[in-house]
Amino acid sequence: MTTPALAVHELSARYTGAPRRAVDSVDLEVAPGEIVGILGPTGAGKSTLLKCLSGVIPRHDDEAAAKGRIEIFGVDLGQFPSLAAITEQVGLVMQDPELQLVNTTVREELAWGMENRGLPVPEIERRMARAVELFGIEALLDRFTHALSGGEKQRVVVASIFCLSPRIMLLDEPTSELDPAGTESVMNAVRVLADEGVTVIVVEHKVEELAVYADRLVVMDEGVVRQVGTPREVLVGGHAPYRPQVLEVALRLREEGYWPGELPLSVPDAVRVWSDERAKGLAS
Ligand SMILES: Nc1ncnc2c1ncn2[C@@H]1O[C@H](COP(=O)(O)OP(=O)(O)OP(=O)(O)O)[C@@H](O)[C@H]1O
Repeated sequence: MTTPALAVHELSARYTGAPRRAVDSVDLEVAPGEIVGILGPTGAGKSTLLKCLSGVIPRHDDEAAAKGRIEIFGVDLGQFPSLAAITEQVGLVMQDPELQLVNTTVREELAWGMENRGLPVPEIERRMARAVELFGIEALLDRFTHALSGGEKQRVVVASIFCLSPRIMLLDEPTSELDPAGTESVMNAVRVLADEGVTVIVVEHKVEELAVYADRLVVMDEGVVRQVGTPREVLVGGHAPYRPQVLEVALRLREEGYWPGELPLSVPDAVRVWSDERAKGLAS
């Protein structure tokens, strides 16, 4: 059996003085190259879970304590000698891009992490060129990071983490400030990365995007994992409260083979293609 990219067992985390656990007895396994979407209301514990998985909690956050087991490709997180060693495997894109932009220009920002790792210049340039293409940020390269829009900042942060080539990427609402085209571009990039073997865990409120891109969804509430399954199992089955008509269309297209062959495929595109096909009598 393949070693999971990530194996979580009985993981709990509680902030100092909090009345309840922010993450409560979570069990989860994620395969290499899988895209797992995490859904759930505000305060469900999604960000805290990502912080635990990236090693920020418990080892580097005095306000929180976590217990349980986290394995990265079979290695217990506690065995990593430092947070830096964890970041070689796991890249975290936090909810607020401001927290992760530390350089003056976008070009410097992309190069910074790689320079700190001592990568040779040709390799830095190769990875930077790939990131620029994948995330469509060519026009931003010489811009000042402080003058970027919220959505541009988000793209630059995701691209800069991508440059570090982590085997697992944890993305906390990476498209919250992006318009539909920007969202599409980031999610397409995520799919490309997953196809190349990168494991992606993405917290996202844009459920219809997750329906198309994620292999599995995890629904959290009050720190607890309430449901894990394919997008169809989670979103369309049972009593899921998540806009079922649009999701039906997106999921159906994916199942009928329009995905993943035809990039890019947004949900509006999905609805259009499906109606066109329907009009031609090709879909019932
Ligand atoms: N630094 C902190 N100190 C104390 N409590 C915190 C801290 N960060 C989060 N919490 C609490 O932990 C719980 C889980 O928060 P978390 O940010 O993980 O939720 P979330 O699902 O990511 O929410 P959102 O969708 O709003 O980002 C919430 O009750 C929150 O108030």
